[in-house]
Amino acid sequence: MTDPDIKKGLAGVVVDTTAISKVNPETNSLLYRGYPVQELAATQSFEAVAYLLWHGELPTPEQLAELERTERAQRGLDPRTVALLETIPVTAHPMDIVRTVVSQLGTFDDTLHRPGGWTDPALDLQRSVTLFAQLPAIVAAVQRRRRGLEPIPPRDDLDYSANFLWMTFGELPSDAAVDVFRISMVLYAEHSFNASTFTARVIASTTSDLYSAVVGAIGALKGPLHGGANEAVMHHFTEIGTADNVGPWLDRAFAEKRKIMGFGHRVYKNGDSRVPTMRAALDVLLDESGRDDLAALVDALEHAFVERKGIYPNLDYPSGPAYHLLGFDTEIFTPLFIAARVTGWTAHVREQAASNALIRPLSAYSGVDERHVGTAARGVISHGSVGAQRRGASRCHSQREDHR
Ligand SMILES: CC(=O)SCCNC(=O)CCNC(=O)[C@H](O)C(C)(C)COP(=O)(O)OP(=O)(O)OC[C@H]1O[C@@H](n2cnc3c(N)ncnc32)[C@H](O)[C@@H]1OP(=O)(O)O
Ligand SMILES: O=C([O-])CC(=O)C(=O)O
Repeated sequence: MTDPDIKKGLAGVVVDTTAISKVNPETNSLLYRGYPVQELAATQSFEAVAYLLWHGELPTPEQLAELERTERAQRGLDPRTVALLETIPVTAHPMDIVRTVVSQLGTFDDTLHRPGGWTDPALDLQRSVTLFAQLPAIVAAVQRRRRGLEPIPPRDDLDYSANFLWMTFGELPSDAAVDVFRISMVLYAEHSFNASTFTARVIASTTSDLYSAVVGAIGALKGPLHGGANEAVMHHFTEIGTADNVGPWLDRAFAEKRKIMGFGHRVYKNGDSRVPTMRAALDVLLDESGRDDLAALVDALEHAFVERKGIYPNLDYPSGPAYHLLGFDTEIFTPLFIAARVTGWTAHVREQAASNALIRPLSAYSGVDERHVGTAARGVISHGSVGAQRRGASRCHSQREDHR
C-alpha cells in the first residue's frame, strides 16, 4: 500500500484555473479580472464590479446603464417570498432564512424546465442578475422583520448601495456612509477558490443548477471559519466590553484555546490585501459616529493579537464593526456578505460550467478492515452468498476505487 500524500483541507492544492480573480499572498494583492481591488473600490460602483466579474471587462456606459435597468426592474420582493418569510420563525438565523428564500427563488424559474435550461450559460447570466437584484430586498426584509417592521419597497432612483440601505432603514445615511457600504460590497465580491466558492463549483460540476450552487455556497459561508467570522468578531467586542479588558480577555481565550475570529487566513499569512481599504472605510464611520470606545477596542484587540500571535486581521475584522455602525444587527453581517459574494459565486458557476470536470477527489480509507455480517438470510429474497457477490464484483475489476 502506498502512503498517499494527503493535504488536509486541500491546503496548498491547486485544483483548477480561474480567470476571475487572483489572490497573491507574496505581493499581498487581489486582482478582479486583472484590476487591483483597491482601484475598483476607489472608482467603481458595485454594479460595475459585478459586470466585470461576470463579463471579464468593465462595462461601457451603455452596458452599465443596461445592467442598472435590469437590476432595478427586479429589486422588488415577490409576494410569494413575503409569504414564505412569514412562515419562518423570526428567531431563525438570518443565514438560514436567506438560504431558504434563495432556494425558493429557484422554484420560481420556469426556464429551468426547458431542455438544457439548467445549465444554459445565457440563462445563468440572467439568473445571476436576478439573484444580485433580489438579495438586497431579501436581506433588508429579514433585518426589518427582526425589528417588527414591514419591508420597504425599493427606490429605482437610487443605485444598488443606497437602495440597499434605504430598503433596510427607510432613510439614507450620509454619502460617506453609503460609500463605506459600497466599498465593503466591492471588497467582499470575490476571492478565488474560498470555501463557499469552491462549494458552488463542486455543485456546478455535477451539472446541477445555479440556484442549487448558490444555496450550497450560502451554507458554506455561514461557518465562522469563513464568512460567519464578521458576525463572530462583533460578539467578541461585546464580550470584551472595553479596550482595557482586551489583555485579560485574550489570556482567558488563549488558555481555553479559542480561535479569535477575524484573524488569520488560509492564503494570506502576512495580512489580508483588503484590510487597509476596509479599515480606512471603518475609520470614516468611527469618526462620523464619535464612537471612540469602539475605535479603541478595535485597535486594542488587533495590536494585542498581532503582538502575541503574529497573525493578522482578515476582511471580517474591520467589516464587522463597520456594519454595526451602519445600523445592522450582528446576525445580518454574513447575509450582507452573501449579497456581495453572489457576484463571485455566479461568475465561478459559469466558469466551471464552461470548462467542466466533475469534482470528485479520492480519499484514503482509514476504517476497520473488511468484515462480514454472516450468511444467515433475512427476508424472502435470496441475495446470494457473500462469495458470489464478491465473484460478481471481481468481474468488474476495471472499476477504480478510492485509494486503499
Ligand atoms: C472572509 C473570510 O472567510 S476570512 C476567514 C475568516 N475566518 C476567521 O476569521 C476565523 C478565525 N481564523 C481561523 O480559524 C484560521 O485562521 C483560518 C481557518 C481562517 C485559516 O486557517 P488555516 O490556514 O487552516 O490555519 P490554521 O487554522 O491551521 O492555523 C495555523 C495556526 O495558527 C493558529 N491560528 C490561526 N488563526 C487563528 C485565530 N484566528 N485565532 C487563534 N489562533 C489562530 C492556529 O490555531 C494554528 O496554530 P497551531 O499551529 O499552534 O495549531
Ligand atoms: O479566501 C478565503 O479563504 C476566505 C476569504 O477571504 C474570502 O472568501 O473572502
